[in-house]
Amino acid sequence: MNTLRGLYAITDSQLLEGGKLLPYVEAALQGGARLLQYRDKSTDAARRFDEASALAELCARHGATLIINDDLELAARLGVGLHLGQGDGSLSAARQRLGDDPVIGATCHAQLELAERAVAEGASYIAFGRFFNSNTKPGAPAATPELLDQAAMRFALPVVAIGGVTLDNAPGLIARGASLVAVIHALFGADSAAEVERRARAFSALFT
Ligand SMILES: Cc1ncc(COP(=O)(O)OP(=O)(O)O)c(N)n1
Ligand SMILES: Cc1nc(C(=O)O)sc1CCOP(=O)(O)O
Ligand SMILES: [Mg+2]
Repeated sequence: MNTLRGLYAITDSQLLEGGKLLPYVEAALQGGARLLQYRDKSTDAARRFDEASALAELCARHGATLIINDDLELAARLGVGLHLGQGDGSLSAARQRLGDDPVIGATCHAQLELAERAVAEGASYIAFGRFFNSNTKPGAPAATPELLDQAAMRFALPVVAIGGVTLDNAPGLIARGASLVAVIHALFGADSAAEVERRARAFSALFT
């Protein structure tokens, strides 16, 4: 299985509208992203299925792991991973439905107790945040980087850091034990696919 370490790219419907989804994601994968999350809050099930299927193909070609945000049924249909927040349904039910192999991630905000529960329910990684001001989700609950020291000491699972992560602040998160940095704006808020690839390479190099 793909090791859970490195750049975790997350899509954004606004940043990637106008035909950018596939070329920008391909650039991120070319630049070394190990995980890709399809995060689309729309209710257009047919378009979501088509887009997620295309992303699954791209991920397979690049040896990366696809994760679907929020939507257990879509993840089950495609046989890929899933990310669940605190209001997104039961993690243990998702694990039962998807089986042992797919990666399932859990949002834990800044609370180690939520991570404790996620581990018990079968999570593959635990995600903490937001660590910095986020363009994408400014209202997400705040976390401090010190939390990562405690999480890395207490849990054997990979720890994901999310929220306002940039090339400048990512090294501090990795030094404190983040196995993956999850990034939207600082990766995909770019003028060209070439720039996305350059940024992805720079994020990925932080883990070598
Ligand atoms: C890797 C990762 N971490 C946290 C989140 C946030 O999940 P959630 O709290 O369910 O919020 P939405 O993303 O669904 O708005 C995430 N998606 N990915
Ligand atoms: C989707 C999401 N979840 C967060 C959390 O803290 O749980 S922060 C966030 C947005 C991440 O995007 P950006 O890299 O643009 O800040
Ligand atoms: Mg969610």
